[in-house]
Parts: sequence; structure tokens; C-alpha cells
Amino acid sequence: MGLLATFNITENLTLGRFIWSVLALIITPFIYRIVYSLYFDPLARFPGPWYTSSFSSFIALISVRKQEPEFIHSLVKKYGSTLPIRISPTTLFFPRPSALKDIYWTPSLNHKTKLYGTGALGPPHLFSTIEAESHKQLRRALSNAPWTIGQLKKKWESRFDTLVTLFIHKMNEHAAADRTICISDKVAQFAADVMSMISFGEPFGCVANQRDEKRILENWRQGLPFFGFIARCRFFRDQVMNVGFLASWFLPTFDQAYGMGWLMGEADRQVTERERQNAEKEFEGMPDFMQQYVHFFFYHYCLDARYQDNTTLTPLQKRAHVTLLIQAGADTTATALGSILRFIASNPSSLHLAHAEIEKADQAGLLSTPIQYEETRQHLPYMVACIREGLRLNPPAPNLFGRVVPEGGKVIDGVFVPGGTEVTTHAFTTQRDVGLYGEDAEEFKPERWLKSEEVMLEYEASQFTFGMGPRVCLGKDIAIMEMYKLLPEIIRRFDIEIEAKGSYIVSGGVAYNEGFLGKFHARKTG
Ligand code: HEM
Repeated sequence: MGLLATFNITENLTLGRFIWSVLALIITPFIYRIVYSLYFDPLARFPGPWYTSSFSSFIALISVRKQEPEFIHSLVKKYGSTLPIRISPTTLFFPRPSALKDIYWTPSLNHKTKLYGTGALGPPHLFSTIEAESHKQLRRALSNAPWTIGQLKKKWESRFDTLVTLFIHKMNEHAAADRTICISDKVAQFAADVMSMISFGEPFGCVANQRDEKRILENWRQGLPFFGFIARCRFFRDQVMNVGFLASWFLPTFDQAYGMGWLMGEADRQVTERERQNAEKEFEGMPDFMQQYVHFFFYHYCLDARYQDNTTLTPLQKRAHVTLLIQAGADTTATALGSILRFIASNPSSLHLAHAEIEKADQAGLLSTPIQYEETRQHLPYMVACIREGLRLNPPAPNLFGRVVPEGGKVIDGVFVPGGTEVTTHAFTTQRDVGLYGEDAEEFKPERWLKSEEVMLEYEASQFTFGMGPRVCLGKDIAIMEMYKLLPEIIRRFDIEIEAKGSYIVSGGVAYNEGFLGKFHARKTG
């Protein structure tokens, strides 16, 4: 009171003036931000709505509302695809496939944006390594595991077979009981088992027990809106998540009984136990990402990954990478399996052609039980086209995979972009480009992949489903192997009666399928 009286403020300060003053204090920075973003910022000349150009929170909220792909696609329809669109104060979105190579293959653009550095995926690993050179060194160190298709066929395919056989057996049980099942969940459980088998040697048991063990998938999906929000909202990411106790309040912890926290704890237990066993005697268990024993030779993968100077990963890095494989490879491949199956099953002509192709190959004795990767590749071209078309339309990881433009700027897709700008694109949009795929770009038409070798190669070079360049998906061949084996086997064994098509949902830049319900009916096979 004394201070107010000194300045004689109370005499003039009515309640109305007080409220206006407070409002002005709150609104002025917003107005300043909008005016600066739209007229003075180096990115002001690029098209985009005033609200996304001025506030990063807008795209963050769109992501939380699970509308990001549709929103971005609507911006492209409104602003066209010739110029990049400003989707946040610092981010330009490039809609055309022709931008992909410029962004993801240019070495000087290999520095990731802070979208990756939220900590929401646990301790730092390959995927969340932002700086280009550190990423290169780490990726080289981890390259000793069997990531490529040749290695996978030799070392892993027989183990995939065991899981495919179990999956078909379980679906036969559902078919015999005339049970309605959530087909998208069933294939998701298969993908989670594959990834746990690769990470820990043994599957979680989702297929055997017909449930989401340790609620891994459910918990992962529940975390996606938050993951998407903090990655996009600059204030939350840079200010709130930098406060130690707040960050730990939001993020999973090792001691949780289920979900991502349990997974982190399990990675810790498994790595610790394996290192203890190795110190006592040679490993005799099933091969996994941690290590493998083949014909008198030990292959230590993650456990003995080495940098060029021969140092190994830190204990935390080893655990983080075992966790990463499940985070990166379970629900992504699950989405691919669910979406492709739904596309085929709900398009009578595609289903008919896929059945006919498999039956013909079967009758010619070209297919084993279960189908081998190489058999699908060589003898089931229509099935392969369905897989490619499904991935094109429903990419499982449609995130804003941003890169930072280096000092001095860069020309991207014919447009000069100033240094420091975050640039990105989006598989959902580039893979619906009318310029490349034609007016029917949004329709499921596997035939488009079979027009000619030249067209197929042109489309293939424009796919962003698995990323591209030095940071391309490390597990791409694992995911492809799962699709080439499980999907034709399901089509071969069952007729699918759809009860609800469900939907492809994108949350926090990651997609999953919800509510694809139906019945499997066993088919007579030769
Ligand atoms: C259909 C399934 C999958 C899709 C759509 C997918 C998609 C992607 C994409 C788009 C990226 C690159 C992101 C970027 O540019 O930052 C990526 C990276 C990665 N993926 Fe996958 N992925 C799939 C399956 C898998 C599987 C099965 C694994 C595990 C073996 C895996 C492990 C990884 C890893 C470790 C990275 C980080 C690579 C790096 O930064 O060097 N992914 N994935």
C-alpha cells in the first residue's frame, strides 16, 4: 500500500484499467510474436497460416488431437506444393517427393532437430542422437548385427518361421471357435513378439498367450500424444523438460511393472544377466541382438559393439539400444501388417488376385510352409505390390523427421532456405503426391507398382516410409521380412470376414491401427 501510495497509482487505477493493463501485459508479447513472425522473421516470405507461423504450440496441439497428417495434407491443398509451407515459427515443410533427396541425402543436413531430443524415449540412443558425426560413429559401431536381408535369411528366418507357425495355429483356434477377433491387435502382438525375440532371445509370449504382454503396445500408444506434444511445442520441450524433477515426473522409470518403464527395466536385467553369464562361460542360448553363437564363432553384437577407437558402448547405451529396437520396430511393423491386411481384405479385387496368385504358386509347388521370404519376393509379385501400396498409403512412422539447415543456408527442392531453419517432410503427404502417382494417388491400387520396372523404381526411390540417407531405418529388412512371411501366409490360410474396418490413427508422429475386427475362416489349401 505504501509503495502504491508513494506513486499515487491507486487514485487513477480503477478496476477496469487494472484489467486492461494486465490483458495488455499478456497480449503484447503475443502480438509482437505474430507481427515479428509474419513480417520480420527470415522465414516470413514462406506461405503458411499465421497461427502455425507464429506458435509451435499449434502443430503440437494438432498432433495431440491425432490430426497431423490430415492437417498437413490440407495445407498442401491450400498453399500448393511448389513452395515449402511454414508449419511452425522455425520449420518449413516440403510437400514434394523431389525434396526428399535434398534434405536426407545431403551430408551437411544430417543434424537432427530437437524433436528427437526430448528424452521421452529413455536414455539417448542411435535414433535420438542429434549431431551428425556422433550418429555416424555410433551407427558404424552397431553395424555388426545382422541387419541386411542376406544375413537375416541365414541367421533368423527359421526363428521367424516358428512364430509364423504359432500365429497360424492360434488363428486356426479362433477360426474353429468362430470368434470375432481384433485383427489389427493380433498382428501387432506378432510384431511385438518378433522384436522381443530379436532383442532378448525369446518372444514376450504375446502370440502364445494371445494378449499384449506387459501392456507394451497399450502403454506405448498411450504415451504417443505426450511424446508428440513435447517434441513439437518448443516452450514445453526446451523449458519444462529441462527441469530435472519435472522431466522425471513425465517420463517412464525403470521400476514400473508394465509398459515402457518395465521394458527399460527388463533391458537392464537382461543385459546385466547376459554379461554375468558371459564372464562365467560361453553363451549357449538362442541368438539375439545382444549376441550370437554360430559354428564355433561368437558374434557379440550390441554387447560388444565398438567405436573406431575400439571402445565399447557405455552400460547405459547398451541398455538403451536393446530398448530402442522394441520401441522402433514393434508397433511400426504392427501398423504395416494391420494396414496392408485391411487394404487387401476390404478390396475384393485385390483379395481375389492375391488368393489366385498364392494358389497358383502353391499348386506349382513353389511355396514352403510357412512361406519363405525369397518365395514371396520371387513368386508373389502381386502380394509384394500390395505391401508396397499399403506402406505408401499408411506409412507406420509418419513423423516430422526434421533436419537443421547449416550456416549459410541451402537450396532445397529449388528454394533457398536460410541457415538454422528446421526443414522436414512427411511420408503421408509425399506418398500421396498427385504429380507422381496421378489423380488416383489416394486410392489403394497395387497394380500401379506392376506397370513397368522403370515406374516401380521411380516410385521406390520416392518412398519415405523407412526414412532415407545415413539415418535410414536400421530394421527395414526385419520389417520387410515379417511382412513377406506373415501376410501371404494369412491370405493363403484364411478367408477374412470383416466386421469393422477400424482406423489408421497417427498420434505423436507414429501410427497404429484401432478396431479392425473380424473373423478368420480356414481355407482349404493344397
Ligand atoms: C514398418 C516398420 C518400420 C518403419 C515404418 C520404420 C521407420 C523408420 C524411420 C522413418 C526411421 C528414420 C527416422 C529418421 O529419419 O530419423 C527409422 C529409424 C530407425 N529404425 Fe525403423 N521402422 C520400422 C521398423 C523397424 C524395426 C523392425 C527396427 C528394429 C530392428 C527398427 C529400428 C530402427 C532404428 C534403430 C532406427 C534409427 C536409425 C538411425 O538413426 O540410424 N525399425 N525407422
